[in-house]
Amino acid sequence: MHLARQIRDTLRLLFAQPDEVMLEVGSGGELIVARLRSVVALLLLLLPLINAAGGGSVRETMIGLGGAVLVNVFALVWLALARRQRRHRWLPFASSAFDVTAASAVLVVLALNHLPSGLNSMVVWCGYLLAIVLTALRGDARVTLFAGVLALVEYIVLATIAISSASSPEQLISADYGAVTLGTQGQRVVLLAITTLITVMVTFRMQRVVEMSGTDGLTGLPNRVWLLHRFPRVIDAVQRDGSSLSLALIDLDNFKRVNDEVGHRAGDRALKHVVSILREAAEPGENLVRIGGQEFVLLMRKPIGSAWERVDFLRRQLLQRPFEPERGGEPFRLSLSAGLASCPQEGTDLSRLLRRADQRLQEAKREGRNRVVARDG
Ligand SMILES: Nc1nc2c(ncn2[C@@H]2O[C@H](COP(=O)(O)OP(=O)(O)OP(=O)(O)O)[C@@H](O)[C@H]2O)c(=O)[nH]1
Repeated sequence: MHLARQIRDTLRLLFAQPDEVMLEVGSGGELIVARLRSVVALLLLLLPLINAAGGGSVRETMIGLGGAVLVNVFALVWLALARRQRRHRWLPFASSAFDVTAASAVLVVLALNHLPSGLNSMVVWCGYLLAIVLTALRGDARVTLFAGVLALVEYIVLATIAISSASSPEQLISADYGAVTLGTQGQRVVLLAITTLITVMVTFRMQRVVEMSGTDGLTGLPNRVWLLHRFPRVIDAVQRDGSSLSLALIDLDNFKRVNDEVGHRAGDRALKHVVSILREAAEPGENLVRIGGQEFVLLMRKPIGSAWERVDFLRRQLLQRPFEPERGGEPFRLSLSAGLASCPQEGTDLSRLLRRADQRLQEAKREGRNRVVARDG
């Protein structure tokens, strides 16, 4: 039962979309892969020319040149897509499928010419391994799994068709490439599976580490790093659909008093208590972030008037549920002050909005705390 649950949880995590910070790192990785692919594609153009210079047939040179030009065109398309600001969720899947299928296509061409060269060529076959390993740069274990399974399926189909199409055993033996046997083909399949498994594990670990860097250890809320990566996407969405976004900078009032009176550990519990209240009251589409000690940011996809009502509601909720430091101890009535800023009216970049919200937060503090300010006084 325990093992089954562990397997289920691991699979759920594996198939979950990576968090925002990882997706951002991954789209940078997609660009690196796209650049590498373009360089390799350019080098591929040299091969048919070298073949021609070495006395190869015109037909072979033309086929090689045609293939290399096609690969270059695709490489440029992937590069243009990876350079675009907008993140396409399907891009890493499509581009890694292209890499795997390009290796298969070259093996098919080789096999059509000479069966053993298609099945025993080590250099081209390593293209599969490269395609699988490079998916780690996309930072999404689902992409790695997809590329690995695709490589396995394509290679098994290719090897099965090639071996069964040989009219005599001699056709599977070559002086340059050796003999094609079920054993060596089986070893290749196992190697592909092992490479996929190891790359999935590396990518998965990377995802967890990056996820931790975007999560606050005490409360489990997203942190400042997460906000910095997430914010440009939120702004994109707001500008695309012409909606409004309000940012609230929330600060707990006189929090030092909690630490001074009941100690730092109780202070930590008080912070968790506040976060659980804010979380319970959160509405779909809102993002609560802990950006500092007792400072939080709340992103709301609504105009500033309704955002003020939301934050004021949270303020009242907090007042109604005092923090009890220990069983029987004197409860602390905690309160919050907040400053709001609206996007796009008051800016579209995070630092500008935070500055605006902070000015209003300071005003709320000056006016006696326990209040929410949405406009300049
Ligand atoms: N226990 C605990 N305390 C924290 C944490 N982060 C920040 N603090 C405390 O929060 C307090 C913040 O104090 P101040 O910046 O003076 O502000 P304040 O007492 O909340 O007063 P105002 O903001 O002016 O209302 C300090 O005592 C910090 O030690 C934390 O993670 N745990």
